[in-house]
Amino acid sequence: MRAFPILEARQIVKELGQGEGKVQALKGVDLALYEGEFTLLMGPSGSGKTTLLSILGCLLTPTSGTLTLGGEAVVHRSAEDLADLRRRHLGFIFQSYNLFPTLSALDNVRLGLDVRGFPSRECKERAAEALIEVGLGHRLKAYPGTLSGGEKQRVAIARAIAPEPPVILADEPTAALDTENGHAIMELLSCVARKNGRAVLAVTHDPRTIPFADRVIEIEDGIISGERKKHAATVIPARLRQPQAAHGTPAPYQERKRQAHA
Ligand SMILES: Nc1ncnc2c1ncn2[C@@H]1O[C@H](COP(=O)(O)OP(=O)(O)OP(=O)(O)O)[C@@H](O)[C@H]1O
Repeated sequence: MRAFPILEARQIVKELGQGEGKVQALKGVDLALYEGEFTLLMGPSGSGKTTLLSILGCLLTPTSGTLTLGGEAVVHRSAEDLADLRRRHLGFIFQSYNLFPTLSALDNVRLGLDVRGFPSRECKERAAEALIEVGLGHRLKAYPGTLSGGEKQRVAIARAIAPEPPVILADEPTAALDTENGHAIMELLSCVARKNGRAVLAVTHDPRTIPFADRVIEIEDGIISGERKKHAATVIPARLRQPQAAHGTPAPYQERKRQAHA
């Protein structure tokens, strides 16, 4: 049986625009994300993917419906509360990477930890650890301008996972990449979900990415129109495997650090 969902949206309705131009972009969406699962959200242009992702990311308030994140109700919160929820529960990955060009890969990742209030030394250690995790241990000091598209997206993934949020939301993470790099990024996101028990949701148009996902949710005209689940296990590359706690659940950062220094 599945665990409790980390994120759960129920009967989400969202109206956008005003007057004659008003549209119901979402018409009663139910969606739950579970730890350890990589889920794709697919649908035609204008079906409501971006609107739904924005609501799940606490960036847009639904017209009606409920959203819970880590057991906390999200709707009817102040802007500061929402920012706090985002910082504690969510990591974001964008199509265009959104890296600071004047900062090294390490500092791009470190900045996201700084703003969350992690102690300075821990920021550096965590940032380096996250970059190693995404296969960029050899490019810590590289600037975005010297990185390939795939490498930039890996830095963005490292930035999203470094604070260890339970939920990661990705908006078209492979849209700017060629097929090979796109597949590598999807494989990495699948590993990110499985390895540390995170829930990863990616919006994509690309059907070639389906084999990498545990679930595919289809949205059409503001309604969830279907869901497919995969049963075959994805193989996690050795370099991405990590020690697990004795009881089988992933060791959190502090515990991994303690084990490393023991
Ligand atoms: N600010 C807005 N005002 C009015 N209608 C809007 C607004 N933003 C989006 N819409 C409409 O809401 C619907 C859902 O849009 P949304 O951007 O969520 O779709 P999408 O599936 O992400 O599309 P795409 O794949 O093209 O990015 C569409 O009909 C769109 O035209």
